[in-house]
Formats: sequence, C-alpha cells, structure tokens
Amino acid sequence: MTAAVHLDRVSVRFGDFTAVNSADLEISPGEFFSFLGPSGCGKTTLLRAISGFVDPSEGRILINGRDMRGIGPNARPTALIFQNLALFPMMSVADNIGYGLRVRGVAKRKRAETVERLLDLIALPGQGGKRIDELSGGQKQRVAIARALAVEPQVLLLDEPLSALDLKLRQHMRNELRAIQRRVGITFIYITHDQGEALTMSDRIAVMNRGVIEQVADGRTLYNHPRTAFVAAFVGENNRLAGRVLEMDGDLARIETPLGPLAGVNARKLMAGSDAILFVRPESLLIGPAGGDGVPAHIAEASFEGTVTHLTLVTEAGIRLIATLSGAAARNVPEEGAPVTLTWPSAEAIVLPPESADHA
Ligand SMILES: Nc1ncnc2c1ncn2[C@@H]1O[C@H](COP(=O)(O)OP(=O)(O)OP(=O)(O)O)[C@@H](O)[C@H]1O
Repeated sequence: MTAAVHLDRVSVRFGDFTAVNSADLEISPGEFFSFLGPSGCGKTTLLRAISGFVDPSEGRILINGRDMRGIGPNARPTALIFQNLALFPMMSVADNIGYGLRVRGVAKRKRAETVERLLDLIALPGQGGKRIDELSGGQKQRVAIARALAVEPQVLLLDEPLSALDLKLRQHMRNELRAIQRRVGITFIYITHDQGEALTMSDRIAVMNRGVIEQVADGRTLYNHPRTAFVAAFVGENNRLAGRVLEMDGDLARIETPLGPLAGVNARKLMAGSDAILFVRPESLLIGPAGGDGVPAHIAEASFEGTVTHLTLVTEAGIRLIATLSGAAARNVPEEGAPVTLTWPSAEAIVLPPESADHA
C-alpha cells in the first residue's frame, strides 16, 4: 500500500541550525499519527514541511506516492489547523465552513449541502447561522475542523489545536477528534507536547527530541519498551539511576548504580563498561517491611488519592524515588517517615544508554 505521507530522510536547516534531522518514516492512509516532543524539538517545522510552507533542505516528502517538491501549500492534498484556529469571527458558522469551497468557486447549492453534512459530522446540526463569537471554545474547535475538512483533504494536519482550551474541554475534544477521524477515515497528523493527548488519540506516535525522531511506535510500546533514555523519561513517569554496565546476563544487564548493583532488561545490548541508565516505572516499585532483601529507604511523602497513592521515597544513599501504589497496597501505606525495603522485578526495569550517546 502506498503511504499517505512518506518522509524520505527529510532534514530542515535554518542557517547552520538543524531543526529536523533526517526524519524517515511512512504514515499509512487513515492513520491517526502524532509527533510528540518538547517545545523546540522541531515538530512544527516538520508539519510546515509536509504542508508546503517550508522546503526540506535535504530529502523528499511524498504524499500518496507523489513527490511534493515544488508544489505549494494550496496545491497539496493537505489542510492545516493551527493553534489559534484562524476562524473569521464576524462571519457565520456556515460561511466559515464553506469558505474554502467558495474560494475554489464551488456553486452555492453544492456548498450548502457540504456545510450541512459537516455540521452533522461535528455535532452542530442546524447551527450554521450562528456567528463564530457566539460559540464556545470547543464548538469553535469543531468548526475549524469542519472548515478544514470541507475541501476534502487527504491528510489533515493539526498543530496543537487543543492547547488553548481548558483541561476538561481538552480531554473531551480528544475523544471527539478521534471519533471524527474514524468517521471521515482520512489521515490525521497531529503535533503536541502533551503525552496524554498523543497516547489517547494516536495509532502511532513519533517521539522527537532536538530535531531527531527517537522512536516511532504505538503508545503501549513507547511506554513499555522505550528505545532511548529520552523516550523513557518523556513518556510517563520514571525513576532513573545512572551507572555503568558490570556484565551482560542473558536478556539483562547488571549495572553499578549509587544503590549498588541492579539488573534490568538490556534493551540496547549494552556491553560491560558502557555508561547506562536504569529506568524503573513508579508502579513497578514494591514496598516491603524494613530489614528485607532490597533497597533500604524511608517514606518521605505519601499522597493518598483514593484509587492510587503516590509515594516519594528516599534511600539510605539519599536518592529520591517515586512509587505509585494501587489496589489494596494504596490503602495500606506505612506512615510518612517509616523505614521500608524497596524491590522491583528486574524484568520491569530497563537499561538504556544515556542521552549523550544517542545525540553524539
Ligand atoms: N524560520 C526559522 N528560522 C530559524 N529558526 C527556526 C525557524 N523556525 C523554527 N526555528 C527553530 O527550529 C527549532 C524547532 O522549532 P519548531 O517550531 O519546529 O519546534 P516545536 O517542536 O514545534 O516547538 P513548539 O512546541 O514550541 O512550537 C527551534 O529551535 C526554533 O527556534
């Protein structure tokens, strides 16, 4: 199957600064694909390159197998939704949705039909006569989506479209966006620095750091099998213990850490002597009575939230770790200050090279 969007070793440079470094991936037709990364990692630049507002310095962008070199934004089968939506506030909802069609000379009757269909799609049936400034934030968001869909793009590009909304609406709109995408069945490419958004909506996610795509996978894989220290730290919470590999031991590596020798899954097959970081998720930590086999620590802080309890623990060596307990364990937490023993299954810890090794 031809990829909806194929980034073929795309780099974008501004002077001698590399904003996107050799991005290489294929996005399938009908996929909800997200680029996730911190501010400045290059995601907007990549989206602008796909939509035609920025030219790659190297590499090619193919949409449905067609090389986009020399093809301007208006001639591409893409539509872009910005953070600020850029709706016309004094115009009606219907005129906003039909705007792109009018520019393209589509007849009034056909335009009206499309607008009605899209109003149904975004769950605002019969509301075409309202003015934009009479709508709520979430409704405006949906109108922006309808306006972008009116011109029947094959790929819809969304640049942090939910960031201006309050938390509750943002969470609601995640479900809406996903539902709209399923109904229209076209490819959505979404960029965000919010991992919750990326994880809940996307089929797959590309995690970006300093212009480099570090890993492309579905949310579960990113969470359970991060390939880089950056991904392990950026997606979800994680405890991090730096050290050096003592020995390889089957699928595991034993590393010397400030807490003594610890083992974890040797995901990148690091050899003895390599610098390494051991990551353990807060929910993997087990809290046992003091004096047991494991890492001696005390509970510095316990925050009870009903279904889960978050703990901050300080080891005898002064290292802070976080733990999340759920179920019965969350209801039976020892007092703050209590001494405990920490353990975790080695198979749930992961050993990765430090970030400096991935960005050498
Ligand atoms: N036109 C430009 N000229 C020079 N540098 C630029 C230009 N556009 C972007 N950059 C730089 O490229 C880097 C990536 O910017 P980009 O906007 O792609 O990041 P981002 O991941 O989308 O961040 P944010 O979430 O803050 O928008 C930044 O360091 C930025 O300063």
